[in-house]
Parts: sequence; C-alpha cells; structure tokens
Amino acid sequence: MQQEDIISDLEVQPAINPDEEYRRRKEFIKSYVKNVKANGFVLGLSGGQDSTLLGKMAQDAVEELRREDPHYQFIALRLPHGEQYDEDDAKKAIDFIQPDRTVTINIKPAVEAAVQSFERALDQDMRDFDKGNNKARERMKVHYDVAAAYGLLVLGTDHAAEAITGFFTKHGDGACDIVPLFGLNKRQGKEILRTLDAPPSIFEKTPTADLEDDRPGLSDEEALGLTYEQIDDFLEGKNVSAEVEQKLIRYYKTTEHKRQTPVSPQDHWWKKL
Ligand SMILES: Nc1ncnc2c1ncn2[C@@H]1O[C@H](COP(=O)(O)OP(=O)(O)OC[C@H]2O[C@@H]([n+]3cccc(C(=O)O)c3)[C@H](O)[C@@H]2O)[C@@H](O)[C@H]1O
Ligand SMILES: Nc1ncnc2c1ncn2[C@@H]1O[C@H](COP(=O)(O)OP(=O)(O)OP(=O)(O)O)[C@@H](O)[C@H]1O
Ligand SMILES: [Mg+2]
Repeated sequence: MQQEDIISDLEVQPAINPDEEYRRRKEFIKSYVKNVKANGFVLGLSGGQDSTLLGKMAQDAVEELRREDPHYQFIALRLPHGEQYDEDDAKKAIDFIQPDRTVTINIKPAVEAAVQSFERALDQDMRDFDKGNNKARERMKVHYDVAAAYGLLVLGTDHAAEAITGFFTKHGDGACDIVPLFGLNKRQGKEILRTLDAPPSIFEKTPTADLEDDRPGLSDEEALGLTYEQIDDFLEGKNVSAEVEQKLIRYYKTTEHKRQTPVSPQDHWWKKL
C-alpha cells in the first residue's frame, strides 16, 4: 500500500477548478434524486466547513429542480448536544444557505438515555470517547427519521481528507445515502466555499468533530496528530515527511473496514492489508 494507491482509491485530483467541481457535484445530486424519485435532501448543519459546503449545494440543487417540479425540498437539521459552543457559526451557515426548512433537535436527552441504559445494564461507565460516537449515531438516527417522514435522501459530508484516516463514526456520520464531496480534500472544499462567497470565518475555522464532553471543540488535527496541510499534501501526491507518510498509510490500513461494506466470507480485502 503506497501513497499513489490511496490517492487512486479515494479518487483525489491534485488540483481542481472550484466552480466546475461544485457544478458537477450539484448536477450529480440533482440527477440522482430525480432518478430515484426522492423528494430532496436532509443534512445536519454544525457550523463547520463540510456541512456548510454540502448544505449550500443541496439548497442550490433543490431550487434548480423546483423550476421543473415544485415538490423538491432541503431540510437542514440543527442537532446540538445541549448548548453548542460555536452556535454563532451554525447561525452564520444557515444565513448563508437559507435552507427551505431548518429543524432543531437537542440530542442530549436521547444520548443520556442511551448512556444510562448502557451503564445500568453493564454496570460500568461509558467512556467519554464512546459517548462521542453515540452522539454521532444519534444524529444519524434523526437524519433517517426525517428522511423517512418526507421521502428525502440523507446527505453525508465524508470526503478524502476524513476518509483517509477513517475520521468519522462508523454508522454515525459515516452512514448516509450519498457522499457528494467524495474525492475532495480539505483545502479543495475551502476553495469551493471561497468561490461561493461563504463567510470566511466558516472555512477558516479550526475543524472539529466536537464529540467529547471532556474536550469540547477538540481540533481534528490534535485528535489525529496530523495537520490537514499534511493530509492534503499527501492526497495531492506531494512529498511529505516519511513519518507523516507512514502514519497516514497506517491509519488508512487500520480503518479500511470503515470504508467497506460489512465484511463477509466472500471478502478477501482484509487479508491484503
Ligand atoms: N478490523 C475491523 N473490522 C471490522 N470492524 C471493526 C474493525 N475494527 C473495529 N471495528 C468496529 O469499528 C468500531 C470502531 O469504529 P467507530 O465506532 O467509528 O469508532 P472509532 O473509529 O474508534 O472512533 C471514531 C473516530 O472518528 C472521529 N469522528 C467521529 C465522528 C465525526 C468526526 C468528525 O470529524 O466530525 C470525527 C471521532 O472523534 C473518533 O476519533 C469498533 O467498535 C468495532 O465495532
Ligand atoms: N451540532 C451538529 N448539528 C448538526 N449536524 C452536526 C452537528 N455536529 C456534526 N454534525 C453533522 O456531522 C457531520 C460530520 O461533522 P464534521 O465535523 O466532519 O463536519 P463539519 O462540522 O461540517 O466540518 P468540519 O470538519 O470542518 O468541522 C457534519 O457535517 C454534520 O452534518
Ligand atoms: Mg465539525
């Protein structure tokens, strides 16, 4: 497994035309939603870079689709766990996107109920890290509840700079129906947001999964021990230090199960890692 194999698996381009990339991906989601006869899209908006980009694309897509057929809609979800420390950014994202509809559900009671059931039944505390993944899975459940109620498709924000390290919760934010940002790295997402005139504070802010109670707003870079500059350089085929290269290849191999469908007796990929 080498740098070029990973770039090829994740289909990353060394450079993009931001307008063209945005247009192509938006056309893809329009054509898919029409083809499968769904009514539009649902996506959680955190106030972070990835959901702002994809939320904008979803809203633009349904507005264009409505010129031919008025039934399409985009529902944005605000899913704080109690109070969100960067609520202002979420508001900015919503102002920028102007979703057809924005629904807020506080996931804290559901997460607390799940943690309590776990702790009572197993007679042990749930680790804060595991509770973080529970939050991501609770958000996924809300997405699917809303999708089912309105005949929508669940959008997922996974992209190459997260996929490479498996930096998402399996069956949490990793679970979705379409991944329109597939193949983009973090700086390419930023470039697209810049050309869309998004608020700079959103694409310049420090990326965070913000899942741990004990470390609110923990930056992805600190959690990973790698910078997005390093990850993006690697994905664009540039030279990175041997240490960074080895770390990324190790992350990629150990998280392969997160990029595959559940492993069956017919699968052999795991023997080749
Ligand atoms: N080799 C293998 N083959 C098949 N399945 C395997 C496996 N190894 C673990 N597993 C399964 O996978 C589970 C571990 O995966 P998972 O539950 O995802 O947990 P894990 O990968 O340990 O943690 C998720 C990471 O993603 C980060 N994250 C999550 C959500 C959003 C964002 C963000 O950027 O916004 C970041 C989060 O901060 C954390 O660092 C294990 O409990 C086990 O069930
Ligand atoms: N508080 C939240 N409210 C609604 N959706 C959320 C919330 N937190 C996370 N999500 C959903 O989970 C996805 C994964 O989070 P992630 O942190 O990777 O993306 P982001 O916050 O949009 O961007 P960044 O990676 O730059 O922080 C988000 O794109 C969003 O759809
Ligand atoms: Mg985030």
